[in-house]
Amino acid sequence: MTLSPAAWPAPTAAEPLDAVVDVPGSKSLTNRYLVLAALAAGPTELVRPLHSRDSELMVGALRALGVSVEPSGADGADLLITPAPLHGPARVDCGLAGTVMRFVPALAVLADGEVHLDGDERARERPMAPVVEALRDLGARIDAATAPDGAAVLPLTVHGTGSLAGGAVDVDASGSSQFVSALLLAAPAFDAGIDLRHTGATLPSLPHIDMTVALLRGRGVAVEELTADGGPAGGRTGIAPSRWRVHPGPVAGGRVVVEPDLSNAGPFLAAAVAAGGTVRVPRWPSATTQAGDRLRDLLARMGATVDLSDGVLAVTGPEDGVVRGLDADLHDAGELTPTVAALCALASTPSRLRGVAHLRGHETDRLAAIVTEINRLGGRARETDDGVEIEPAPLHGGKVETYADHRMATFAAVLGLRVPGVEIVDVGTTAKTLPDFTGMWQAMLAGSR
Ligand SMILES: O=C(O)C1=C[C@@H](OP(=O)(O)O)[C@@H](O)[C@H](O)C1
Ligand SMILES: C=C(OP(=O)(O)O)C(=O)O
Repeated sequence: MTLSPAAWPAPTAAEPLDAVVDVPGSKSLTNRYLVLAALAAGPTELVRPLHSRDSELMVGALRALGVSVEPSGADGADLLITPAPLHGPARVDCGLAGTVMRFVPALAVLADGEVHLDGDERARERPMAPVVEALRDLGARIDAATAPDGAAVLPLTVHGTGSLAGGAVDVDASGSSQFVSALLLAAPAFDAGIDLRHTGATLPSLPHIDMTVALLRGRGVAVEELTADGGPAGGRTGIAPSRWRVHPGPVAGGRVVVEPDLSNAGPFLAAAVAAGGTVRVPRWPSATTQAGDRLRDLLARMGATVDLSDGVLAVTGPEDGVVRGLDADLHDAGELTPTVAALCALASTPSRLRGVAHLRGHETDRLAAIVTEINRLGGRARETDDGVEIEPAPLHGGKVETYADHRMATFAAVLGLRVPGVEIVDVGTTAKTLPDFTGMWQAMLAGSR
């Protein structure tokens, strides 16, 4: 018989917090910089990258394709990436990382040889078809497993030839913005670049696509953001793009400093809202494409005082200790939903989180997970077509399931600050993006004494 690991007793906050939390590098930035470094004309030095399961899986993928990735910097915590012609045969473990399973196939088509990709059991259920079909439309040969509905899923084998024709392609990215980011990131190395049109009814996580565009431009790649009919969009136009043109050309290497992961700052900032007191996060960027920057507005709307001065974000919980419910469309920032939902479950008025139907394809079906776990603790939550509704109710302790989802573990930790007796099953799942989560959480609480 296999015994599951003991559940972690989530600490309650005995008094208001007073802590500084230094948050590690952004997952989304780290894994994008790694992909671009693999395609670059020269070496790239990544300063303060994330070191976690998702980033290690991306490093493993690059190494499998022939790229050198070595520790660098005074403490060996930076990374030096030296590109080389990509080649197979290679086997790539995607774990449960959306960025690895979506971004690496677009790189693998540029490798000479076969590249096999697989991941965790749940990774085989996460949507993949739009990126596989687009790559096939652009000239790639890919054998993929199929889901019961016939859609391509992991595992898959890319039969790389060392190049890809590229050109115009239609993609339905309503299931994940990562389909678009994957294709745009590799596109400067496609013979004709890419002219990608999103055809779906909705497009989630647009800031993550903006991040892709910004990073490509930062590496010297020409990218146009357009409306469906080819008019200008993005940037100062204020019009959301639905079509992107990436011109073929060299990708520059160089030195880049990775911003802290603002979404991972979320549970710590939410802790100040739940427990009272102040949590400060240094190195908060004054301008960023990270969706996590929306926390400033969201937490303020829930009753917090939010101050960004001299690069430090300070969040102070409501003076009266009362968390306000929230009605918010989180379509652009879906990865914040579990953190925000935890605060909603502690709020004094009802909440509605909307625009996040695509969370059903995340690490787990997050809408089902959030509702099940709030209700398990005596709360009142229900699923809607595109989100969750949460009503005020007194919560009690219990064993919270995490479903291999790092953000469900941090969700439970936020609840545990105010609800005695919360235990978190498999808290180690936080290693996906934040390996020392429990240490950081305890240090935050100790900082308050
Ligand atoms: O490109 C990225 O780095 C990400 C895009 C988003 O994915 P979806 O568009 O699938 O939500 C986000 O939720 C995920 O955590 C990271
Ligand atoms: C959705 C997430 O991850 P992934 O990159 O695996 O899609 C997330 O981190 O919230």
